[in-house]
Amino acid sequence: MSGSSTDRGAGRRDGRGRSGGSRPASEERISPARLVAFEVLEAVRDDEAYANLLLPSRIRRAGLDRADAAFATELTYGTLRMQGYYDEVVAIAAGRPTSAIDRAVLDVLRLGTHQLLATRVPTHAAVYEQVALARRVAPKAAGFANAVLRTISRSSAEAWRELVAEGAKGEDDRLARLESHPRWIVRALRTALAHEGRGDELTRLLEADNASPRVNLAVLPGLGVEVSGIPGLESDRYSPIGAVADDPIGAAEASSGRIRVQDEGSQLAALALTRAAPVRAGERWLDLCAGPGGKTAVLAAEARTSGAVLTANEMVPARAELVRKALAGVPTSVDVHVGDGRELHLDALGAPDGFDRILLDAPCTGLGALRRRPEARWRKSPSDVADLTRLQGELFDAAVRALAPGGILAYVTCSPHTAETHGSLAAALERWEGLVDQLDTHAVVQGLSRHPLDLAGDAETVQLWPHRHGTDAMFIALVRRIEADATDAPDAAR
Ligand SMILES: C[S@@+](CC[C@H](N)C(=O)[O-])C[C@H]1O[C@@H](n2cnc3c(N)ncnc32)[C@H](O)[C@@H]1O
Repeated sequence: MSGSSTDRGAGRRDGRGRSGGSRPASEERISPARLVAFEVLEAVRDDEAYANLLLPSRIRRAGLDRADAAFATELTYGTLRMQGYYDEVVAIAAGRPTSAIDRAVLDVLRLGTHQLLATRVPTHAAVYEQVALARRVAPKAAGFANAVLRTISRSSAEAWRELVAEGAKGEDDRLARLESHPRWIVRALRTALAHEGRGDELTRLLEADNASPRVNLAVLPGLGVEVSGIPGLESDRYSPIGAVADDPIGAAEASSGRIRVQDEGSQLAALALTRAAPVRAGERWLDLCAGPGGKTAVLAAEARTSGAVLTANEMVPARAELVRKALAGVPTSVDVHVGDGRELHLDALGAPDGFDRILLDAPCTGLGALRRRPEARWRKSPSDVADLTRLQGELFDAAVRALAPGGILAYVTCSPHTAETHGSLAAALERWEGLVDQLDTHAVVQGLSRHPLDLAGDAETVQLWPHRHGTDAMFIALVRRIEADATDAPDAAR
């Protein structure tokens, strides 16, 4: 086996290395799409890069045409999502654990396995090109890569699934292997579905996490753009401001910021707050954790049409800058503050009497958006959950303190993990007992949805799901501050 990624020198990357009398690696043609996919996997592995952010720039830099860009995207996303499953396949075919395989070579094998088992790429092309890539990144490993990929190519995708399932220890382990999720995430998703009596949907959810989401658009309301007025745009299923298009990116780019790419669940979460009750002119609204500003843009458009005044807050300066950019298409003034949402100064925010509506789109594990961030599932760990639930509780308390009497808080996560959803909420409600009550969030969200949503669980909270609604797994809970003095709150809440 070749050395680690650090001892793969530039010379060998440049193709000066040779393998057993073959042509110099630099002369072997590797398709640019495969090279782009490999480079992104490498950056994800070594530099903690985010594939969804890096891939577009690498595609541009390589000058890929539309078809090659689509192929590079499929290779990158498919390989990262199914990495856990492909590692099981590679380990069986190689007769050794993947921890014993050079990491660059392992990425080459994962890419090859994806082509062999999940695409229509001809076997000879997949093996030939991945072996050429192996020769380029780790010349001594070319023979090994060839042997492993040929072994994989000799059995069908179905036969490999049976082989991988054979080694499973129990049902969660079987699903984790076959559906390529860490076991702790399988358990967390099982618990979340069981909480609403839908445990039997687990396999469908895991499969949905492995599928490419379609691109949804939000047509910001009140800005003179109507779905019906734009050729190629059609209304989405649930969100009253949602649309789908043949060329969604083109539609968004041509709209001067008035049409934005946004998951339908995120649209529903923002609208749940703005439409939970009639708006009185002059209401003060706060988006407490606003970056990068997708929901802020919806809130701003809604505030503009209803006469409310929106303030946004974000702790990370670079993300606050993204919020300002997200607001470019909405001709209204929104103050974007940079600060810790746990330490709000109402006077400085221009709302000494508190806010009438607050969106707390809380920092969370993001387990509800695994389809969009293909590497995310491999980066999270159960220990993240404890830190995040503490932060969620502190932000929740700050938000309630900042609410005017009768004001409404939307507590939102893009995670269905019950510790971050029902757990954080229940703990906060206990701290604020007698000072806040819950609204019928089902009724609010059903009331604004274009078509009835199949919602389960208690009426006070809404949990959306990729497999059931085609949205990210957004959790939404609407809470109202009772018209009483918050200084009555217990110490923990103040
Ligand atoms: C889930 S994201 C919000 C997404 C946003 N609402 C949107 O739709 O684009 C959570 C945000 O909270 C920010 N954040 C984390 N801790 C914070 C804190 N203590 N105070 C304010 N913002 C915080 C993060 O930087 C991140 O941008």
